[in-house]
Amino acid sequence: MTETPNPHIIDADTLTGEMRPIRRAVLALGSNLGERMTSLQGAVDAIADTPDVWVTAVSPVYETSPVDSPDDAGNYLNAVVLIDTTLAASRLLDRALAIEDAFGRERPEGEHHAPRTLDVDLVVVGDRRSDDESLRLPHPRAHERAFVLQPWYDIEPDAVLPDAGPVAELLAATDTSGVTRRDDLALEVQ
Ligand SMILES: Nc1ncnc2c1ncn2[C@@H]1O[C@H](COP(=O)(O)OP(=O)(O)OP(=O)(O)O)[C@@H](O)[C@H]1O
Ligand SMILES: Nc1nc2c(c(=O)[nH]1)N=C(CO)CN2
Repeated sequence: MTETPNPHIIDADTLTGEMRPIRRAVLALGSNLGERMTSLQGAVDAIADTPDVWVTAVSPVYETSPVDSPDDAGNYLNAVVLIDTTLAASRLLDRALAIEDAFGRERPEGEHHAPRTLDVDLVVVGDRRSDDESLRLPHPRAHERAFVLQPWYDIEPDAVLPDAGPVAELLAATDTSGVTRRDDLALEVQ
């Protein structure tokens, strides 16, 4: 059955300028190609430089074994960034893809989880849910990814992943053996 839009409910993504609510969002960063730390720091800087986006926390950096990747894929560096934003989720995705491109991200056709200089995934954007292939929210694989859950837990121990549960519980149920904190590395927010 198709749903009839309720004229009394405002779709926040259609609001403009100062009418838009502030949403909290969780972004997951990853790099397993090139100067990995340079790409992650560049991503944090570019996110912080984005109009209508405010970085509220940046996680420690983790060295992680590649999951569900080609055999020759190298280790990733992963981190999580928390932001407040008035951008609609679709605009935030545009920005994430543009930042990936700026750091030399290539998208080889037909290669699943190919090595990449930079990956910026939207894990959660406020209470926005989407099944659209171009923007799935919450991210459909975040609940089982130790390389997302561990850094997220570090900076928000009481976080809850919508439709999945408390991050602490998801993390406890996840294999974290390939995930090592790199205390010799740190991301900075200007
Ligand atoms: N929550 C999301 N965050 C980022 N991209 C998303 C999201 N949902 C859907 N996409 C779409 O996925 C497309 C491919 O993204 P990408 O190549 O980075 O996937 P991946 O990182 O290899 O896989 P995974 O989604 O498992 O992390 C993007 O062009 C984007 O439109
Ligand atoms: N350890 C690790 N493995 C991955 C990662 C990642 O960021 N870290 N990203 C993937 C596709 O987004 C696939 N596999």
